[in-house]
Formats: sequence, structure tokens, C-alpha cells
Amino acid sequence: MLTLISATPSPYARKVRITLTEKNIPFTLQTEVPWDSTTQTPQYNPLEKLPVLILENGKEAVYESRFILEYIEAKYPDTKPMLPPPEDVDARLFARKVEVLADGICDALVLLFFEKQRAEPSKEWQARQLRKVDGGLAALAKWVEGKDYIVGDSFGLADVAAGSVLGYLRVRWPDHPWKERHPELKAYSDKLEERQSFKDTVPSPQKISDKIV
Ligand SMILES: N[C@@H](CCC(=O)N[C@@H](CS(=O)(=O)O)C(=O)NCC(=O)O)C(=O)O
Repeated sequence: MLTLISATPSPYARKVRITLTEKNIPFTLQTEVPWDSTTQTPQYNPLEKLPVLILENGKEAVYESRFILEYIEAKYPDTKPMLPPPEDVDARLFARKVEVLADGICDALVLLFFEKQRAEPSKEWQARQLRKVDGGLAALAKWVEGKDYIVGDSFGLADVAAGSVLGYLRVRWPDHPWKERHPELKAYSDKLEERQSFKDTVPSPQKISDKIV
């Protein structure tokens, strides 16, 4: 069986958890804190980041969430597709562009999270990351406006990625004003959170024992 190394707050890991659930692919969840000395992540990913998908042989692993999702889509073609059909090239590329934007917002949020933990956090660096978060959310809001799903008329990769970053904001930065600023994003996120795959993967904070920054 597949094993997914994950972390409770991870929006990147949540994308994989949602996708495996939506495609009814069974997997074992291995929850870790990647910064703690107890983590097994470096044994499977030299970049020391989770999520990591450990394959059925228990040895080979796939890492980097975007690639993990591409791997799943390629290896499990008979289950519910997360992308439009191959002939719809532009729609497939747009779905991946949405994932790039959503992951980029997560990247900025992660950098902000750690900057705030430094002895002397840089105001300029925080302002730069916040600009990326707010600019990214504005772009996402435009793509979501008036739609149930971002690409076409069915749930897919773009919604997995967009839903994961919005769910991450809810747990990592609960007082960020995105819901008031973009009511259409809030309505879209609320609807996604009703899906069983989202209910099964609600993120939560984690306790990091080791000093990181
Ligand atoms: N681009 C990577 C980012 C993954 C990532 O940053 N993971 C964090 C954990 S979390 O932020 O998702 O909770 C990590 O393992 N960080 C460990 C490290 O950076 O050494 C992906 O999409 O998989």
C-alpha cells in the first residue's frame, strides 16, 4: 500500500491527501513534524521536505507535491481524473497554473511564519511575503468569481490546490482578512470544505520541538 508522509498543517500534503481520497486510492498516513529530529522524511527525500509518497515497495518515494499529483494522475488513470481530458490542453495547463499560484501563496505564508519566529524579524521581508499572499489571493478571487469549480464544471486539481491554500489560511493565519476582502473566495472555500475529502483532511497546527530559525 502507498504511504504518505504528511504534517497536520501542511497545505502541500493536504493536496495529496484530498486527491488520494477523491480517487479512492488507499494509503497509510504517516504524520510527522519535518523539522524535528524524529522525522523520517530525509530518508526518502534528500530535500528533507514532506509530503513524500512512499510507493508500495516501501523503498521508492516520490516528492514535491506538484510532482506527486502528476505521478498519481499518470499511474492511476482509471480513477476519477483530476484534470480535463488530454485533448483539452489549455484547460489542463490553466489547472496547473492555478496550482502554481496556490502553492506560491503557501510558500510565502511559510516564509512569513518562520520570519516571525526570528529574534529580529525583518519588516521588509515580511512585507514582501505579505504582498505575494495578498496579490495571489486577488488573482485567485478573479479566477473563482461566480464559479463552483475553477476549471470547467467539475471538481479537479485547481480546486484541490485553491481549497488547500484557503484551508491553510484558516489554520495558520485565522485573522487574515481574506474572507471579508474576497467574499466570493470565502463562499467557494466553504463549499469545498463540505466535501468528504476536505472534511477528512482539515489541517491543524503542530508543535515543533526543535529550534529551526
Ligand atoms: N514545494 C514543496 C513544499 C513542501 C514544504 O515546504 N513542506 C514543509 C512542511 S509544510 O510547510 O508543508 O507543513 C517541509 O517539509 N519543510 C521542511 C523543510 O523545509 O526543511 C511541495 O509542494 O511539496
